[in-house]
Amino acid sequence: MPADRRQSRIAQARANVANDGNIINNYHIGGGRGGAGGEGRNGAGGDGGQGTGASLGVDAQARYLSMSTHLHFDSRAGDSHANPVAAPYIQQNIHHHGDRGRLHGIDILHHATVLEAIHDSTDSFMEPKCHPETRTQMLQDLHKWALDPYPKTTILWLYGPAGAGKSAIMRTLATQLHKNGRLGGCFFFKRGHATRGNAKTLFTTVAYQLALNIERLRAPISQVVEQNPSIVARSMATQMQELISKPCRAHEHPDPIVIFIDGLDECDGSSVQGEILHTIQSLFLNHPLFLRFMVASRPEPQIRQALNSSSSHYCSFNVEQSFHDVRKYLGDEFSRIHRNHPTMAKIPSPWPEPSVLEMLVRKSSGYFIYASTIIKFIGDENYRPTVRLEVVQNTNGPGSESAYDALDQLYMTILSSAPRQSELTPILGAIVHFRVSPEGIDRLFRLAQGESRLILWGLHSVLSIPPRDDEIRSHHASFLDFLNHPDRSGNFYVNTLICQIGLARSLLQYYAAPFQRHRIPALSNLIRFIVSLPPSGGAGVAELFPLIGSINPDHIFDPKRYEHLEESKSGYDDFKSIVSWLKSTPSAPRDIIQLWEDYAFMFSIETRQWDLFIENIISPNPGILCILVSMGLLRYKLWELPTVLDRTWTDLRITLCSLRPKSVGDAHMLSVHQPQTSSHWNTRDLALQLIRKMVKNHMDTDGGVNPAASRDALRYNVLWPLYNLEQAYIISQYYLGFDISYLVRLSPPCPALYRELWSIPPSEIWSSQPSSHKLIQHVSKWLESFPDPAMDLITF
Ligand SMILES: Nc1ncnc2c1ncn2[C@@H]1O[C@H](COP(=O)(O)OP(=O)(O)OP(=O)(O)O)[C@@H](O)[C@H]1O
Repeated sequence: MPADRRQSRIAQARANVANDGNIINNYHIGGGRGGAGGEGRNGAGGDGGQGTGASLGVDAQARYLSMSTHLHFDSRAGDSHANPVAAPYIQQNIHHHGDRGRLHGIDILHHATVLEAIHDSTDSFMEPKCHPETRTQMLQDLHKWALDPYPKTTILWLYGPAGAGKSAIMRTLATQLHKNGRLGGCFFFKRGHATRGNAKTLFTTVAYQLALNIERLRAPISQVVEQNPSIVARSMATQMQELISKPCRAHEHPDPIVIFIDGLDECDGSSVQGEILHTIQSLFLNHPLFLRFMVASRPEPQIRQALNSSSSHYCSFNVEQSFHDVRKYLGDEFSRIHRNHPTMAKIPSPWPEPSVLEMLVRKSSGYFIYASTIIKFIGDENYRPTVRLEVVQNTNGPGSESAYDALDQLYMTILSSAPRQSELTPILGAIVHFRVSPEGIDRLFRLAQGESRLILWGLHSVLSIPPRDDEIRSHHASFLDFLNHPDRSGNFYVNTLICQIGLARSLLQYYAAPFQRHRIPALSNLIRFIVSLPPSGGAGVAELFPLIGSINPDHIFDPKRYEHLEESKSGYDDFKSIVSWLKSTPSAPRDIIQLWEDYAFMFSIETRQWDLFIENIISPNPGILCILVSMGLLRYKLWELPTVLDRTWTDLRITLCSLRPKSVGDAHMLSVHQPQTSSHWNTRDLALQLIRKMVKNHMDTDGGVNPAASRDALRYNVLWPLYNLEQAYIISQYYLGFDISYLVRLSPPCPALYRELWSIPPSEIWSSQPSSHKLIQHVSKWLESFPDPAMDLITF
C-alpha cells in the first residue's frame, strides 16, 4: 500500500541518517554492503564502526596490534584471497625472503586497512563504473592532469550533484591508472558504512596501498610502522607526516602517482572532512612532491570552504550533465534488454521508439542516476520490460513510485539528514512552484537575511544554490517530480492543501506590504498558483480572501509586469482568471470580486483601451480628466498616478471605475459623448499642479540637498534602483519640467499660470538642461499666444 511504502521509506531514510554509526546507504545500484559492524575488515572488525583501536588507547592499541600481527601472520595465506591487493606481496615475501620480521610493519598496516575502500576490492563489481564510451572527454582530461609532470596544482576536486557519476569516474580512472602503474591508492567512502563511512583508517589504508603499489616505498613505509606500531592509531596529521610524507620525500618517484579519495561528503562529520583536506593540503605546502590527490564529493559548502581556507591551491572539475553520454548509455542498455530478455523476442526494433528514448534522456537532466535507476527497473527479469517502460513513462500512474525506488531512497536520505526539516517543506514548495532566490525566500517567509541558505545548507547535492541573489534550481528534474509525488516524497510532499495555502498566504502577505522591487515570485505566477487551488478548498481557501483583497496595487500595476505586449496580454488574463476563480469559489466575498473586476478594468485602460476612452467621455469630472490627461497626454503609467496626482489607489479606482462598463472590455457599454471644450482648462490646472509639486519638492529637499525628503525621488529610486537618490531626485524634477512645458503650451493664455511659472526656482530650471530648454521654448511660444504679448518679456 502506498501509505505503508511511504512510511517504511521514511523510516528507512531516518534510520540511514541516525547518528549511531550503524547506518546503511543503499541507493547505489546493486545495493550497498555495510550495516552493523560485521563488515569491518580490520582487527576490531564487527564492532559497528569502531575501526582499529578507535576505542582503545594508543598504547593499548599498539599492544593489541602487535599481538594480532603475530597471531595473523600464520594465517596470511588463508586471508589473502580476501585481500587481492596484499596477497601477492605477502606470499612473495613468505616464499622468497622467508624473513617474517620484515613483514611486521606492512602486516600491522594491513590490519589498519579497509580493503573494501579500494577501487577493485572483492565487492567492487557492484560499484559504479563508467559505461563504455561515456565520460570519455572528462576521463581524458583527468588522465592528463593526473599524469602531468608539472601540473599547476597537485590537488583536484571533482564535484557534482548527487548521482552525477563522480564515483563511476573515480573508479574507472583509478582502474586505468592502476594498469599504468600510476595509482598510489584509493579510499572510496560510503555513507554509514562501518569502516568506509569514517576516516579512522583513511591514511593507513592509503599508506598500505602506496607500500604495495610503489615498490620503492614498501620498505620505508613498513619500517615506519614496525618501529612505531602505534602510528596506525595516531592523528591524521601524524600519519600523513610519518607514513606518507617522509617516506615519499626520502624516496622520490620519477613519475606522478595519484591517490583517489572518493565521496568525501560521505565521511562522517563535516569537521573530519575539513581535517582530511587540511591534512592533504599540508603535504604540499612549499614542497613539490610526485603525489597527486584527486578528491571527489558533492558540492557541499563545508567542503568548498575547507578547500578555500588553505593557501594551498587546488583545481576543481565539475561533473556536468551530459545528455550525449546518458543517451549512449540508455541506448546500449535498452538494446541489451531487448536482446536478452525472454519476453522481448517479438518486440520490433528499435525499442523503445526514438521519441521515447529522447523523452527519457530529457528527464535524466543529463545525469546518470535517473538513467541507471530506470534501467534497473525496466530490465528486471521478473517483469515485462514493455510494461515497466510504460510505468516509467506514466510518472503519476499506478506503480510508478516503485520505478524510482533507488532514486527516492537517495533523495529521502538527503532530505532526512537536513537539520531543520519542519522549515524545509514550505521552502521546497516555493522552489518547486516559483523561481525563487535564497534572498527571495528570506523575504517571503520573513526569515532573517541568510537564514534560508542555512536551512538549505545540506541540500547542495540536489539543488543548485547560487552564491548571489539568483534563482535556485534543481540539479535533476527528477527531484522536483519526487517532491510533487505524495507516495514518493512522503513527509516532504509539497502539494498538500495545507502546504499550498501556507505558501499562498506567505506570498499574499508579501504582496500586501509596501512596494519593493525584489526578486521574489512574480505576481502573475502567484495568481496562477492561487487559481490552481481547488475552489472548494474550504476554510483554508477562504482564509486567503482578505489577503487577495489587500494586495498592494503598486504591485498589480507595476509596469515591469507588462513591459512587452505578450506580458500585457497575459497580465490581462491574470485578472480574468482570478475573477473567474473567485466567482467559482462559493464563499468568495462580493466586494473582493468587485475589487478585482475594477482592477481588470483599470488594467484595460492602461494597456489597451485608452484611445477609445478619451474620445467617448460624456461629462467628465475634473478628477477623471486629470487622470486621463496624465495618462494620455503625459504618458504617465497608472502606477505613477498616486504620486503624480497625490491620490490614493482607492480614490483613483473609484474615479476611474465610475466609467466602468457593465462587463469588462465591452466598449459599447461605456457612457460616451464628445469631449468637452474645457479640456484646455484642465491642462492649465494640471500644469499648475505640477509646478506646485516641483516647487514643493525643491523646498522639501532644501533645494535638492536632501533628496530623501522627496516622495518622487524615493519612488523613482525604487523604479530604477540603478540610480542613487540624488540622481532619482534630479530625474523626477527633470520629468516634471518636461510635462509642465507641454501643459503650458497647451493651455490658453492665463495670468495665474504665468505668475505660478515665476515661482519655479531658477536652480530647478537650469539643473536639467534638456527640459529647461523645452520649458523656455514652450513658455515663450505660449506668451506669444497672449492677446497682448509683451515682446520684451518674450525676448527675455
Ligand atoms: N558513466 C556512467 N556510465 C554508466 N552508469 C553510470 C555512469 N556514471 C554513473 N552511473 C550510474 O549512476 C549512478 C550514480 O553514479 P555515482 O554513484 O557514480 O554518482 P555520484 O556522483 O558518485 O553520486 P553520489 O554523490 O550520490 O555519491 C550509479 O548507479 C552509476 O552506476
